[in-house]
Amino acid sequence: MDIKVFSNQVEASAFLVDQYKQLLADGAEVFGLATGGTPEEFYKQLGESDVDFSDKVSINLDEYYGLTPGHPKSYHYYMEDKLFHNKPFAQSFIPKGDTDDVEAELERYNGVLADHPIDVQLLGIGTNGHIGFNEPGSPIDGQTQFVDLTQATIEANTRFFENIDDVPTKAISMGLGSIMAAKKIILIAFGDNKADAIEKTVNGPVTTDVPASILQNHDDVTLVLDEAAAAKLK
Ligand SMILES: O=P(O)(O)OC[C@H]1O[C@](O)(CO)[C@@H](O)[C@@H]1O
Repeated sequence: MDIKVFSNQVEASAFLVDQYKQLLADGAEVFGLATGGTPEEFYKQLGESDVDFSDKVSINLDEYYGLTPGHPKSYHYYMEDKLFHNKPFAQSFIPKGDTDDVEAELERYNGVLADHPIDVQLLGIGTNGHIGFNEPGSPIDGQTQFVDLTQATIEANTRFFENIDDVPTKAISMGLGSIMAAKKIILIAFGDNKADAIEKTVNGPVTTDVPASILQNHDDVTLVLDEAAAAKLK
């Protein structure tokens, strides 16, 4: 793994903008995108930059089950609000959280991934090491999944909702196998609450108990960290 450590997320995000400019110059067409608090500064800086995704494809990792695309806490809404409104893609795919046929939606999303192999997948990481919404114990070769969120994830994401009872308990997420199929993976982590997960991701055994540790088996992974998230790395 290539590990880049920056003093803060503003500098880390500026580095990411440069990386994405280079990826575009190198011909990347399909961009796997993430949500959550971590990429917000990066999306803000992308929005202020001159990058142009208007003939590219984006594919998001996951969506809460039960939320409509217009729900202000849905990841559809997040992407529109944080990035797409000023950096549109030619086509953008996000799982449909309000589907009434989950099996058909999983199949549809696997079809999207088969039709558009991801050139670069952006990831955040949960405090428990989850990537996408692949919680500990997720199948290592999994494709798009209907998942139960762990209590740790529900609690971590309560900050985005009015109260814990409003946090969805299920989600539709690309699987670990789908993520590992990306040609290149960039994982970002900021803050001391991510330091344990990052240490286990880099130095721990490859185990589905820490889903991000599977990235050790991918040959093109860059971790973009602030000093707090990198604090437990030796
Ligand atoms: O960036 P945050 O809000 O700490 O969340 C960590 C990860 O967990 C998720 O909320 C679940 O996929 C992601 O959106 C994010 O990458």
